[in-house]
Amino acid sequence: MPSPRRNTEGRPLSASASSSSSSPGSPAHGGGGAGRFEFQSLLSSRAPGVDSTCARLRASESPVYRRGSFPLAGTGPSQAPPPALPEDDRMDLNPSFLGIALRSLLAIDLWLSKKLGVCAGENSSWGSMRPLMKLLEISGHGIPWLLGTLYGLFRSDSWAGREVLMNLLFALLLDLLLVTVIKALVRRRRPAHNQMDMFVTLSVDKYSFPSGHASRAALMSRFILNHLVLAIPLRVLTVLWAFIVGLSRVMLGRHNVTDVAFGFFLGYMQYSIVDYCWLSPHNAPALFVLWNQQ
Ligand SMILES: CC(C)=CCC/C(C)=C/CC/C(C)=C/CC/C(C)=C/COP(=O)(O)O
Repeated sequence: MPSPRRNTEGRPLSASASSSSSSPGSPAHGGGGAGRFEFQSLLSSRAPGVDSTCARLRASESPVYRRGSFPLAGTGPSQAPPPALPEDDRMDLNPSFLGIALRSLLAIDLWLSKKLGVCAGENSSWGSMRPLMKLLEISGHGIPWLLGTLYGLFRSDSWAGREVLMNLLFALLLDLLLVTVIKALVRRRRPAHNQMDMFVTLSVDKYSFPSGHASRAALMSRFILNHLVLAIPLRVLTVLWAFIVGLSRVMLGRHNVTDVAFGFFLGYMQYSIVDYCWLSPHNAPALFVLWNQQ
């Protein structure tokens, strides 16, 4: 028996809500027309006499409202309006300059991300590039980087090498921690056109802000540029790799553009933290004790 359609909170939708929410561009769909509705919500929340239910429903597209508890069922014209929102929630729809700017940015973000998600499925316009994008996904995944660093650390026979690799491990763990905490706090859903077929994920990876791959790529490339003496072409390749990993996240439909942009910013800043707290046998001898005993 087919399971009933559900709203964003996982509650079953009524027949009317179900049919209206499944069309692309509808508020509950979160797909093609999501950006359009973000703009409409501005207009509808301004116009006198406009049904406030619509404004609230459209606001549910925002990452914050998706977490909210109001149901999408019962929003059809023939049904009773949902209970009024608390004062705080209604204030969010006030057309302040900042509110309009943020909503417009969000709308552009959703629209652009949908446009760029050309490898989101096998049938997408660039669907044949999907295997290449997935290869890039693995190249920026946490597991290969962590395992490679641990392997290097235990095989390294120089103090300088161990020090760099110990800090690389610290950088990777710091990145995992910060991305996990931010994802859990922000809880922005991945784009509706994403297929959740990612290689090994944590539970917070159902959320998209910020992109863990983008932050790791920015962090790793800054780390490599600062600690590995590379020829110019390899340095250019390193930066290019980070950029392409970020772009591939949007092309695969895993992320919106702002998730990746913030991920890059976060990774860049994380390197500054790692550099500031640089671990060495002098300031963190306990971490190097394993090799001291050999
Ligand atoms: C090996 C050591 C020292 C610790 C292991 C720590 C640990 C819990 C590693 C998990 C690695 C892992 C599964 C990372 C997830 C990477 C991922 C899928 C991120 C999502 O990226 P995004 O770009 O889609 O946000």
